[in-house]
Order: sequence, then structure tokens, then C-alpha cells
Amino acid sequence: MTYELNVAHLYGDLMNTYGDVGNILALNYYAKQMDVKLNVKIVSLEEDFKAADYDLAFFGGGQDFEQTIVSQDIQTKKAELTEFIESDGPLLAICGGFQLLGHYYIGADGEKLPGIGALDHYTDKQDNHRFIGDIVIKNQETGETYHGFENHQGITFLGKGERPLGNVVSGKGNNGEDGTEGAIYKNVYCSYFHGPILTRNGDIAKHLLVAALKRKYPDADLSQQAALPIPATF
Ligand SMILES: NC(=O)CC[C@H](N)C(=O)O
Repeated sequence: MTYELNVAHLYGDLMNTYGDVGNILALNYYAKQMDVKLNVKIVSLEEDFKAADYDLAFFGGGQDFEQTIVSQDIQTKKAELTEFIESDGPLLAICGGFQLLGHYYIGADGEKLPGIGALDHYTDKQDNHRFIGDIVIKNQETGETYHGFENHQGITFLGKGERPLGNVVSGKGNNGEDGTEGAIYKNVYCSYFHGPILTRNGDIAKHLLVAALKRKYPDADLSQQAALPIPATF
């Protein structure tokens, strides 16, 4: 393989709701076709995350119990994760991972868990209610349509510098009110989609991989990678 990317799977042993680890399988599937070798490493509790060691990161969803543990540990990685994000590191965060990149998440029992505030959103609780079901959104900039499945009690409100991953066509999205779903900030993609998101929406896998390659190999000709056809899964 011509290219190589180091991937941090953040808390991969704890944050894996609905097989979000399948996003790593999907990244591998597209990376191979792009002539890219992925070196994936789980970075979990009490382990160091150094921004300079990674080219791509993935942070899956989790139940409230796992999020309680992760919300404490992730504070020790806050500075390096923020550095990674601010230096245009590509990162995909799903559901519980999305919530913990923001300022806070309020669990179903009312406990307020701190996030790392690297992105400017916050997540409040619903009263004895969850958003569960199929969801379709459309990204206004690319015109791409994304399909997924959402299951979350938290309701997220985007902040400064964040654009939605898409506008809700059907389903609930971030909060059921403002029609937004997920977030994009620099090269960070966030979503409530399980399924996992990349197996059903290969375009997002391509955006992440191409962004990581451009950042690591600024002088390379990546036109083949950028033109990789993505099969329609619907
Ligand atoms: N699926 C998830 O990652 C759930 C996240 C969080 N525990 C919530 O209910 O909102």
C-alpha cells in the first residue's frame, strides 16, 4: 500500500452501541480501495492520546453507564483531543461520543456529565422519552442524503462554528425541534446515526479518509481517492 494512516478508536472497548465498531470495518473497506493501510488502535481508560500520533479518530456511542466512566477519563485527554481537532484532524463521533465532545450531557437520571467542550454544543435530557427509529437527512452543501437509525434520550443543541451534518427529512435528529442532525466542525463529523453510519453512508467514510490523506500527504496526487465511486446502499 502507498499510504498509511494511524487511527485512534477512542474507548472502543466501552463505546460501541449497536455495533458502531462496524465503522472501522467500513473505513478499512474503503481505505483498501484507496491504496491506504489503516493501523487501528483502541485508546481507552488511563491510556495516552497524543494528537501527533494519529491521522484519524473514531468515537462510538454508549449507554449512560459507560458515558459516566468515559466522561471522567476523557478530561485527561481533553487538551490533546482539542489540539487534534483544532489542527484539522478528521474525527467521527457517534451519539454518546458526539455528546461528550460538547460541553455536557445530562443522563436519563438527571446526572450532568462533563464533556470536553472541544465543540460548542450541549446536550440536555428529555423527560422519560427517547428518540428511536429510522432517520433520513440531507446535507445542504454536498446534496448528499444519509440514512440511519437513531436511539437517544439526549437532545443536542449546536453552538458556534458548527453546521449540521444534515437537515432532517424524516426522523427526529439532534433535538426534534430545529431540524438539525449531527454536526460538522472543521474535519469533525458527528451524528446520532447507528447502523453503523459508514456502512450505509460510504460518502462520509470517503470524506474522512480523503481529509486524513490530504493532511498527512499534502503533496500527493489524491485524485483517484477523491473520485472513488461509492456504491448506493439503498
Ligand atoms: N446510543 C447512544 O450512544 C446513546 C447516548 C446516550 N446515552 C443517550 O441516551 O442519549
